[in-house]
Amino acid sequence: MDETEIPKKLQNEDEETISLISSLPLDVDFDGTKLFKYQGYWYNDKTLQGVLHFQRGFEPKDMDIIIASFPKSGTTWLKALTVDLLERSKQKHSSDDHPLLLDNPHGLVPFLELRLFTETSKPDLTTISSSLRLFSTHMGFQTLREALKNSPCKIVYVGRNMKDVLVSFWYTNCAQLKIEVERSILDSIMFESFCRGVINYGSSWEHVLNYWRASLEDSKYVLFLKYEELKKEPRDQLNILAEFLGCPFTVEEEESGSVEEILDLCSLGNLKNLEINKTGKTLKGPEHKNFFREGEVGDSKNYLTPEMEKIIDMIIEEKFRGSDLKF
Ligand SMILES: Nc1ncnc2c1ncn2[C@@H]1O[C@H](COP(=O)(O)OS(=O)(=O)O)[C@@H](OP(=O)(O)O)[C@H]1O
Repeated sequence: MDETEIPKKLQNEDEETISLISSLPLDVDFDGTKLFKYQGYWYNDKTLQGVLHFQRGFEPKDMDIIIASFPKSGTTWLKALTVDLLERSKQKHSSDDHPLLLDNPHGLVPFLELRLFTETSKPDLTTISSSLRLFSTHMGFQTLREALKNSPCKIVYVGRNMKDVLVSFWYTNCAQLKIEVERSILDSIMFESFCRGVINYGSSWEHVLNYWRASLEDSKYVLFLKYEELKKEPRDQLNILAEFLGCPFTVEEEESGSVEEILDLCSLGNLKNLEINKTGKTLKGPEHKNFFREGEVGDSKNYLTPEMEKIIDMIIEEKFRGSDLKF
């Protein structure tokens, strides 16, 4: 790409960055947004800027915890569960100032590239008072890992059946653009973009597969959870998460119903109906209510045609072959 074609947002970057951006492969997604392929993944200009700032300026701390996911895979839920797990010794669920009653999970666990590092590679992180910092990201594993250097931060990833991800993505996109949820948007360009992997953070298959592999290679530092398993056996999965984060439930907690309390507070039905999530907005724009919809496993069956399902199944079969990864 010619340097004069660099999107406005990126034009103030230093020479080295401009030169890097000009060398990246380019494509456009379903709504005509320009995407850049960086370290194997497609990013729009705003996301790419956040990713580059993050890589340049992030200083990891050993106790950091990073929640990672491909968009629409259960990020909001995992953030809520993690906050509540870590807060449980400090905050009673009944207290009016429980963090989940005061802010949306995305406000409590900020996105690195989408919030903290969007404008600068040196954001002020001193406002995070806790020694244990909780961040989140949708960026690809290699890109994240590079910035973490060799720090022993823990990464928790949540993956989800791609067909449900696509339908969730379609709904949210329409909600955010405040347009009717039109089949035609899904049927035509969005489905095609998704299958080509040319959407922000795509492709979804490479994304999930690379975190999966990392979790197998480095299970002490990368935990891979599945949305479907969280739905099916939430108690067991919450215990796995608590163990991984080094804060397992005590016998007394188990007996006193602490696990159920967390699951209830973080349930879709409960979060969706909290005032803060019915009326609030994130700092960067999206309304809180758009993070909560049906939360059903297999909901895509109600929207994708058998032909569409077959195409996605074929892609997944090919991409996941030999990996042991299934949804
Ligand atoms: N608490 C809870 N429990 C179960 N499911 C939940 C919960 N919160 C959000 N959701 C569902 O997750 C989908 C949104 O995905 P993300 O949270 O990853 O979205 S985002 O990437 O952070 O924008 C979206 O899925 P769909 O309902 O299939 O669209 C949400 O409804």
